[in-house]
Amino acid sequence: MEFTKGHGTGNDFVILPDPDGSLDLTPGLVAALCDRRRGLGGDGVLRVVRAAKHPEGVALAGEAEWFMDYWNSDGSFAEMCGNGARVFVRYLLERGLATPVGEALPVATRAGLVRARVAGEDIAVEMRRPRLSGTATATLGGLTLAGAAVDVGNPHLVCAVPAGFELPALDLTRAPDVDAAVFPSGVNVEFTAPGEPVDGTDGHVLMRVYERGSAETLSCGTGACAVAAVGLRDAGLDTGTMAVDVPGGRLTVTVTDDSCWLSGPAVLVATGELTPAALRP
Ligand SMILES: N[C@@H](CCC[C@H](N)C(=O)O)C(=O)O
Repeated sequence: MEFTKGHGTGNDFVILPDPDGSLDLTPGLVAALCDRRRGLGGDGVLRVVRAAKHPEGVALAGEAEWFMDYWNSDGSFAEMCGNGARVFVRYLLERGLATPVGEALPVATRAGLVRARVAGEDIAVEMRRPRLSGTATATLGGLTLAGAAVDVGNPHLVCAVPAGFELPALDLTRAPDVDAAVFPSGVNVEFTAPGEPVDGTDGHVLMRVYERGSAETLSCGTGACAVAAVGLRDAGLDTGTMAVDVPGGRLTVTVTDDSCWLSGPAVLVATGELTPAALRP
């Protein structure tokens, strides 16, 4: 079985080509692949399958040739992965599996169709406009923070740390406690602090994230979109561009009237052959 390893701002993925959807991908196999000691290591798996060959992609097969079958490292599914979509598109382009129609390349996902563009060295994907849907709290090491619940296709809770609190001081080796009644399917929790002004943007935010199904990661694209939407709201803006710095680098998010563009580097680092029998779920 062939694999490719790639990442977007340090959010890393095992990419499995499976055009006909014939691979028996199970939660156990995904977790074994993502194991950083016994497997390849990754925050998640991206299975590259033709939309027409995947039950959750077939409805979009008329609009997109490929379906991004995204799995978290614990073997759970997620509706959307922003960095994953950018790395997925890099893979399609580098393997010659797709060429942009006009300038945009459509990809089917569980959260619907996303469109991608090559933006210089970067890949940008257009997703739904984040929806702010109320408030909730996250508790971490005795610190309880109020935050904004945001739907980016997948669920997020964006919590600003108190002024003077250093983001690196947060202990994200454990999942923050959240109200399960508010987030019955779990939630990705972003912690934010203000950054210095960045030219050409409406704001700059520093972020760390504890991802549902993957623990702390170096970056989360949909999380950056959620953070940008909250930052724009706090600045009294409905649309605009925010720089979001994550431990793995910088993402740029532009929220428009009806969508959200996520832009940043997307890199393929290796391709090889798996030994499936040695991967013990
Ligand atoms: N890292 C991703 C988000 C992956 C899914 C998330 N863990 C969830 O369960 O919703 C991104 O770049 O958006």
